[in-house]
Amino acid sequence: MKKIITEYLKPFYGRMAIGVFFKFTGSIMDLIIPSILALIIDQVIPLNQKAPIFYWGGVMVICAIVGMVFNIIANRMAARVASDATEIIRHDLFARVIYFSNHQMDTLTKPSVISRLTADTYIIHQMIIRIQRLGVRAPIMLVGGIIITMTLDPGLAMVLIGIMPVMMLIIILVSRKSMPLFAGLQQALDGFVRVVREDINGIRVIKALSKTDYEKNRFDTINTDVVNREKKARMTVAVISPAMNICLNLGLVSVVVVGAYGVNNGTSEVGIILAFMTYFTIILHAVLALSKLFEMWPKATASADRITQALDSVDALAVLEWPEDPEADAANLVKFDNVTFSYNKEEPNLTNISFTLKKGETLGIIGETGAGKTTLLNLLMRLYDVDEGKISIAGRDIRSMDPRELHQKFGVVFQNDMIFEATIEENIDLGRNLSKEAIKKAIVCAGAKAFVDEKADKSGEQLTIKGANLSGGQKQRILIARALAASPEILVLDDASSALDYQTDAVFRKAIKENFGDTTIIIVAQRISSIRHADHILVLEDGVAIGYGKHKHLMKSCEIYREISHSQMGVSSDATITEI
Ligand SMILES: Nc1ncnc2c1ncn2[C@@H]1O[C@H](COP(=O)(O)OP(=O)(O)OP(=O)(O)O)[C@@H](O)[C@H]1O
Repeated sequence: MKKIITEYLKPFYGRMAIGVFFKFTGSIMDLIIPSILALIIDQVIPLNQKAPIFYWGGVMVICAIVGMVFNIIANRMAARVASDATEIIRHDLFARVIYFSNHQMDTLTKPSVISRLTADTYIIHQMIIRIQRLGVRAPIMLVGGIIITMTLDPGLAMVLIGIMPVMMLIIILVSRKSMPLFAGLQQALDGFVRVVREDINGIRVIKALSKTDYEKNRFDTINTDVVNREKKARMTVAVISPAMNICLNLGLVSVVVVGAYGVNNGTSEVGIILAFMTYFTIILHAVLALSKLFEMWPKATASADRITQALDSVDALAVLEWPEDPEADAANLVKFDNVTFSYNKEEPNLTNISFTLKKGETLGIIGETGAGKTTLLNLLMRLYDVDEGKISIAGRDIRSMDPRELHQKFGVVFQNDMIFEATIEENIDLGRNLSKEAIKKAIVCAGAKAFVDEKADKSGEQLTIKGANLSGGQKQRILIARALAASPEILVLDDASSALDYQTDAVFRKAIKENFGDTTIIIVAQRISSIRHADHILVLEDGVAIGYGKHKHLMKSCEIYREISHSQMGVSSDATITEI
């Protein structure tokens, strides 16, 4: 919470101070009205003169109007400050999250990041409003009320003072108990978001595999957990309100009894008792309001901590100093030098991988599922750091490059990449302000022109979220066009052609060779036909390179490669095979 208050609210301290002034003045007005009423009853009415009654009545009305206007102004200012501050928090959080390394995202998890950006920032927004409204008004009404009641009738004020510690104790005990309950609830909500996200994303496969009942049970379990935690937390804080009401009513009864004795003995007056009862209600409402703040505080603290944790999350992938190396191997655009990597730092997922690619060359990577193909690409784009060895681009260790500079070199199509709810053109451009010509060229090379031209608005056609109004192959072509559009130095295609038929795949590769001759290409493919003409082919098995070379060489030297080739293209598959 400290960061939110000292960093994010700091620019609003001035506006908040003005708001506090209005709230303070408005509250003081509300506070003096019962005293004026007591004065009118006990001292003005007995005079039997109209003028003083109208005078003091007028003062009461003015106080009420000023109080109302000032409170409205203060509330509106509080709402604006809360919205503006939350906007900045959300902006900073999103700006941080969008540059998270994969390691950071793995640590915080995606559902948790989503709820930090949505639910947690909303809770902070509510808290900022309440602090400025109740947080100012309640203490003024409480302290001001106590002072006035002490001056009105010190004896009666003792009733009030006797009840206060009981109320404070209730609030402290309940808050202590509820704080960890709300933190646990927030965590359960993260799990809930994860399950909902998985179910909605995977709704097709869930139906296809008749897993609906299983998923329903899984959802019910997490839903019940959230409900139970919510119930427990709410039941705990639910004690506060009725307990406060009991205190209020017992206090009022005591005031009436003690006050009645006072009036009978002539030590007190009816107007004072009336005013006292109003102050009593005001004070106890102030305590109730403060208790609501205390009730919200643990939730807001938990949310603020979660937001701060994401904001302060350190990127383990620091940019290293780059000592200029005159012997740097600039001729080799991409170089893997004995690279070893493990996600869990126990079992290696890639072991001693080495290869070099010159500008314009193509590398094909093939291997069974889980062999480490995507991992190799993740390392190349420094989504994770190597454990041993080095990856360099144009002779420079990628760990010494600014992440933006590094990523600008790439055009990438990953498996299941995202299509956004935007036009085809915007999906390809992706905010990079590319020229219309570059986008058109990319559409043609990706083999997307025919279906884009069929759309009513051509490349201005609006796509639905995740490209739901496109076929699998059409989506793939849009993603390929996106990767090509900025004419990248290195084009990475992770199983990008799997949704294309053989013929389109071949046409696509030919178009890339013709139009992006200088681009170095890395293709991860399941199909031999997609990579057999590559300058180099890397065969991976369990993270180890079991074959490296051209198609012809591998057909002779690598048994696994030969087997894959035969299983896909028949035993006659060799260097002379006619391309499909
Ligand atoms: N974020 C991750 N955390 C932990 N382990 C991971 C992570 N990503 C991948 N792995 C593991 O690393 C290994 C290699 O995965 P990778 O995705 O590189 O395989 P792949 O060859 O691309 O497979 P596929 O062809 O199925 O996409 C697998 O055993 C996988 O379980």
